[in-house]
Amino acid sequence: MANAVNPSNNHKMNGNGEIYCTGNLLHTIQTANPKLFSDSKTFVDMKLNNSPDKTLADFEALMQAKNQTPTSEDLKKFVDEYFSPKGTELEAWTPTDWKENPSFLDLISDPDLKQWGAELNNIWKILGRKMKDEVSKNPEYYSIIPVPNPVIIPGGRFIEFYYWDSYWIIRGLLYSQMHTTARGMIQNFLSIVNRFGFIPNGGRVYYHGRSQPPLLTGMVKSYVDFTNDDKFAIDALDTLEHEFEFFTNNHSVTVKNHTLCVYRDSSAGPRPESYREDVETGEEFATEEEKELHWSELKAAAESGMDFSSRWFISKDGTNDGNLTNLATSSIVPVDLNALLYWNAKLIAEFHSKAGNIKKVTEYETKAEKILQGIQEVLWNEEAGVWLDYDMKNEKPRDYFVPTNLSPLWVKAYNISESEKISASIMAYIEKNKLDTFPGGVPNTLSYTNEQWDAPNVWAPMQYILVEGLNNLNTPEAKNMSMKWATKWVKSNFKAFSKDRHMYEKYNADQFGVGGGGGEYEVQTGFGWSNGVIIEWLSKHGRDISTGAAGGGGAAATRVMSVVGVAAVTIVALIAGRFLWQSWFK
Ligand SMILES: OC[C@H]1O[C@H](O[C@H]2O[C@H](CO)[C@@H](O)[C@H](O)[C@H]2O)[C@H](O)[C@@H](O)[C@@H]1O
Repeated sequence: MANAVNPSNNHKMNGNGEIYCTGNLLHTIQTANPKLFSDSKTFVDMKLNNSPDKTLADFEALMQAKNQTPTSEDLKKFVDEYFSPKGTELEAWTPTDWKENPSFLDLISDPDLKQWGAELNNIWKILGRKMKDEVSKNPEYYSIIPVPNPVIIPGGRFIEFYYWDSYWIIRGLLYSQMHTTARGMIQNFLSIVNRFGFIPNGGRVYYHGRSQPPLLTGMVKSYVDFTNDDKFAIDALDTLEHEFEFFTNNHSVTVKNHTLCVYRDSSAGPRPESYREDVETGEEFATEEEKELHWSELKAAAESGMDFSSRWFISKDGTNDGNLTNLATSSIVPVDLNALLYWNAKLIAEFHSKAGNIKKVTEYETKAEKILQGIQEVLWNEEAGVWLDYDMKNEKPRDYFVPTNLSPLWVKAYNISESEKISASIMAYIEKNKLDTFPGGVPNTLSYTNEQWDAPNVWAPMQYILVEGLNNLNTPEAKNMSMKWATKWVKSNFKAFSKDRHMYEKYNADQFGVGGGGGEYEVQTGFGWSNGVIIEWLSKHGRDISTGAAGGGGAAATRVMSVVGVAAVTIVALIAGRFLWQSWFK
C-alpha cells in the first residue's frame, strides 16, 4: 500500500503539486489584480497543456521578462496558452444501471411526489461523470485524481467526487436500484485509500492535506445491507482498517485522559481552491507563522465538511462569537467525528465477525468501547441534556446547538439501555432550543453570521442525522418528531423544486421551500446529497407524506384528511342515493 498513512507525501499525488497545490505560479495567478476568475476554484480545475516542468520553466521566464510584476493581462495570456478550460478531463456519463422506473416510486402515494421522485431519479443521469482515459495515462496534466469508475458528482461548481457527500449519494443510488454505480464509487474510494492511505476531501490533488467525515465504512455497510454481499465487506476490511488508522493516528488528542479525535489538516499555505479568499483573511495576521496557523484552521474546518461555521470560532472570551479569523477548529473536539469513529470500529468488528476473525472482532470492539467511554465522559453533558463539542483551549464544553450534537443517536454511540432517559433529555433540549419552530427545517446553528454552515442555512446531511437519530431512539416522542422533521424537509424541498426546478445544495430554515445562501460561493444546484436524502425518505415514508397542507405533520394530516374524505364521499353517496331512490320510485 503506497504512502499508507503518510499524508505529508500526498501533494505528489499526480506529480504536479507545484502547479495546483503550492508555489509562485499558483500564488501569482490566484492573487492577480484585477482577478482572472470570479471563482478561485476555476483555475485549479484547469488542465495543463504542457508538462508541469515546462509550464513552471516558461512561467519563470515570463516572470523574469516582466520584472516579477506581470499584469493581469500578461497572466491571462499565459493561462490561455498553458491551460485548457475546467471540466475538459470529464465526459457526461449516463449510468449503465439507471432505471426508468425504480421500485421506490411504487412506494409513493401522492401523484405529485411520485412525479417528483421520477424527476430526481432522472437527475442521476445529469450528475454522472466519467474520466477520459488520458487522465490515468498522464495524471500530471490534471488536478483531478484518477479513479477507475465513473462517479455521481454533487453538481454546480463541484464536478468531482466529494467524500462525505458520496455517503448520501450512494444511499440514494441504492434506493434507485443502481447497485453497480454505487459499488463502483465505493471501489474508487477503496482504491484511493490503497494508493494514498486516506480519502481526500474531494477528488482533486489540492485537497491532499485533509479528508472529510469518515463515511467509507458506512458506505460499505449500506451496500451490504442492500445487496447481502458480505464478501464485498470482508474483502474491503484491510483498506477500511487503514482508513480508520489514518484518522486515529493523525487526528488524536488527549482530553481528560481519553484519546479522542479532532479535525485537522497536514498541508501548508492557503486553500488552493480559495486561495485569494484565504490570503485576504490572512492579512489580519502579522506574522507568517500566524497566517499559517489561520490557514490550517480554515482547512481543518473544511475537513469537518462545515466550512465555515461559528461552530469553529473561539473568541478571546471563549464564546462562538467572531469571524473567520477566530477559527480554532483543531482545538475543538467534535461530537460527530468521534461518534463516526466509534461507528467505524463497530462496523469493522461486524465485518470481521462475518469473516470469522474472532481476534479482530475483539480488537475492534475494544477500540469502539474506548471511544464510547471518551464520548460519554468528555462530550455528554448532563446539564444541557445532549452531547456537546469540547473546547480544549478553555477546557469547557461548547453549549451551542449544532445538529451534530445529536449525531451519537444516528450511529448508536450511546448506551441503548438508557434510551428512555436520553430521549427525555433530547426532547427537552429540542424544546429549549425551539428547534421545531423553523418552517424550512432545523438550521445548522442558531447564530446568524452569513457563513454557509450557520443559521439560517439547513443542509440535507444534517436533517438526515437528526431524523434518523431520533428514529433510532425508538420512543414515541422521538419517533413523532423524526417523522415530523422528515415530512417538513420533503415538503419544503418539493416546494422549492416546484417553484425553481432545482434541488439546492442547502436551504433556508426561516422560509418554507427556499434555497440557502451566504458563504464564499453562490448556492449550488444539482445536488447530490439533497437528492439522495429525499429519495431515501420518499422510499421510507412515501406512503405517508402528501403535498397537501404546507409545513410539517404530513402523515398525521394525511390520515385525518383521509377520514374526512371518506366521510364526505359517504355523505354525498347517501344524498345521491336517496335522490335517485326518490326519482325512480316517484
Ligand atoms: O471551495 C470551497 C469549499 O468547497 C467545498 O465545501 C462545500 O462543498 C462540498 C461539496 O458539496 C461539501 O462537502 C462541503 O461540506 C461544503 O462546505 C469543499 O469541500 C471545501 O474543502 C472547499 O474549501
